[in-house]
Amino acid sequence: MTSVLQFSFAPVVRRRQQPILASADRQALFSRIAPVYDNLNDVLSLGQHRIWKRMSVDWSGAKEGSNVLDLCCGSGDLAFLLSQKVGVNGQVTGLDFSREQLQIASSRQNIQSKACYRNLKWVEGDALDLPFSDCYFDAITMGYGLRNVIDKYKAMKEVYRVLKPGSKASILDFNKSTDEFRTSIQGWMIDNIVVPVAAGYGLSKEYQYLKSSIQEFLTGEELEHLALRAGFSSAKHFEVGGGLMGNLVATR
Ligand SMILES: C/C(=C\Cc1cc(O)c2ccccc2c1O)CCC[C@H](C)CCC[C@H](C)CCCC(C)C
Ligand SMILES: C[S@@+](CC[C@H](N)C(=O)[O-])C[C@H]1O[C@@H](n2cnc3c(N)ncnc32)[C@H](O)[C@@H]1O
Repeated sequence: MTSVLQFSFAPVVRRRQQPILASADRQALFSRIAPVYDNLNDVLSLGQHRIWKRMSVDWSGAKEGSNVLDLCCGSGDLAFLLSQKVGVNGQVTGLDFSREQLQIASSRQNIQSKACYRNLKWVEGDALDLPFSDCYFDAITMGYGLRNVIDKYKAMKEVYRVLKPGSKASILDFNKSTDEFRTSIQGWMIDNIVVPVAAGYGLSKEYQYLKSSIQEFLTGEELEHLALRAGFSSAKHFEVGGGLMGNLVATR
């Protein structure tokens, strides 16, 4: 008698992890911290973040005359670096969904009278639904943005879509280290320096989010896989700042 083996493959239901903070709450958070964001970055990183941002812009491959995007531009740090890199014949678009952050960026543009800054424009929009055509940009930077969007794959797909073939995306963020010692150092600094200093501005909860957002983030290797899954032909994650930060360079 033949026995018929019956298999029923119950669908593997992956419980989607709920983001630690809804998108609207992240938008509100960055709007609240906008007035002190730049100063706290300088104080809390002892100015080092400017070195990491300069490296990220260099890794983007942006050059004289390029048409480039600074995604999740905030107060515009990377956009201003890109503006100097691409010059008066280039074009820099800074996109963010926080109007308050963009207002800071725009006021900084008006205060600093660099000729190249005429190549800058600011767009209020969502990184998960970019208002640009396919294959539009020669380079894209995303400084401390990917960790803050609620759908990292969707963001990477959008970056891929609007990037020209052969061009690069350079994505700077905190490094979610696999090294327990580094993770503990990073966490200790946030708990014992960053949050207490931010508490002085009534922003302790906003900067506590920093730690949980890093815990929710992806490791360097996972970021490389995410980029390849989104369609990029190559992706490499470089640790900077003693492993506290990391920069993903993905080529379309
Ligand atoms: C520019 C930096 C962080 C930007 C940033 C990103 C976020 O996702 C936030 C979320 C909520 C609030 C604020 C931010 C935010 O500012 C990196 C430097 C600034 C950091 C706030 C300081 C981090 C300190 C490091 C753990 C250790 C720095 C070591 C340095 C060599 C002294
Ligand atoms: C930590 S700030 C980074 C700002 C700037 N790139 C820098 O390096 O200082 C993160 C920025 O991402 C923006 N952001 C987060 N999610 C976004 C989304 N879905 N669309 C557009 N901007 C977003 C926030 O408003 C905030 O200005």
